[in-house]
Amino acid sequence: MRLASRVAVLTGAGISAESGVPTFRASEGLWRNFRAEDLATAEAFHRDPALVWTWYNWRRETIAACRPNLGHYALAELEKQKPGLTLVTQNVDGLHNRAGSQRVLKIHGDIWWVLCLACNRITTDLRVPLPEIPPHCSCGGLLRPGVVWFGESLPTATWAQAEAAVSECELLVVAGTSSVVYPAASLAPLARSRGVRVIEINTEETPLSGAAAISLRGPSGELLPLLIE
Ligand SMILES: CC(C)NC(=O)[C@H](Cc1c[nH]c2ccccc12)NC(=O)[C@H](CCCC/N=C(/NCCC(=O)O)S[C@H]1O[C@H](COP(=O)(O)OP(=O)(O)OC[C@H]2O[C@@H](n3cnc4c(N)ncnc43)[C@H](O)[C@@H]2O)[C@@H](O)[C@H]1O)NC(=O)OCc1ccccc1
Ligand SMILES: [Zn+2]
Repeated sequence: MRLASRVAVLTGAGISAESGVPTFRASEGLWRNFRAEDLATAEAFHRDPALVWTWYNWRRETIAACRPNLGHYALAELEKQKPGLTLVTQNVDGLHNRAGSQRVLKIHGDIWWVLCLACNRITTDLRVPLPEIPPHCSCGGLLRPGVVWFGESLPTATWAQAEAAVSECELLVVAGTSSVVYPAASLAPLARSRGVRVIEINTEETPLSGAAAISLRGPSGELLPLLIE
């Protein structure tokens, strides 16, 4: 399928579902019956950093045992074919990078990054399992996961690049997201307001489906490879 040259892609948890990474909304997305919105907040962390870290450690162990799927690899290949392609992801699992994608805008951060609350250093920590819960920095400070929690603003520069990419492209592909978490869910409407064609790929209907030029119903691991020339 001949695609536009300036393409942007927005992904969510659904693109990693076929790799075995639990999504947020699906039933198995729950951990010990906590909703993500209950644990992925600064309040929850200050209340009980060990509980929140136990959850992130569980997710890191789960993700470490997973491999990118054909959907991730298709987007890495598309990046090679389309130098102008920008990949914006809500996922913190790092699977796009593991599939070979170079230009990934991680608007919600990365579960393999840790931030020290004392010296403010951000480092990559791939230890699975974490030897200490909660983990501490070499300066002795308490570490927090390098992700954007609910109620926190997204990284300014990364978000500005994401808004620019979806505004200036000819085609936006939105794959595996329920389009309910903001401000990420404002990207497709922004693109449409600039006359950009939006293709949605999802196994289910979402609030975006009616507004997309095409809404393809099926698993992204099967449909994204069809985008490759
Ligand atoms: C729940 C929601 C209503 N709440 C929000 O949106 C909130 C509040 C809010 C702000 N503005 C609003 C406007 C309206 C309403 C609410 C708000 N937003 C925030 O708090 C944001 C921060 C949001 C980011 C939170 N962090 C995440 N993740 C990192 C952490 C972590 O991961 O631990 S969000 C997290 O949840 C979201 C989950 O959504 P999806 O990825 O779409 O996954 P989901 O499971 O929902 O859906 C999966 C989809 O895939 C499909 N699927 C499944 N399998 C497949 C398959 N095989 N193939 C294809 N599709 C598939 C399914 O059908 C489904 O549609 C992702 O974004 C993910 O990153 N911050 C902020 O607003 O700060 C304020 C502010 C502003 C300025 C200055 C200071 C402060
Ligand atoms: Zn430190």
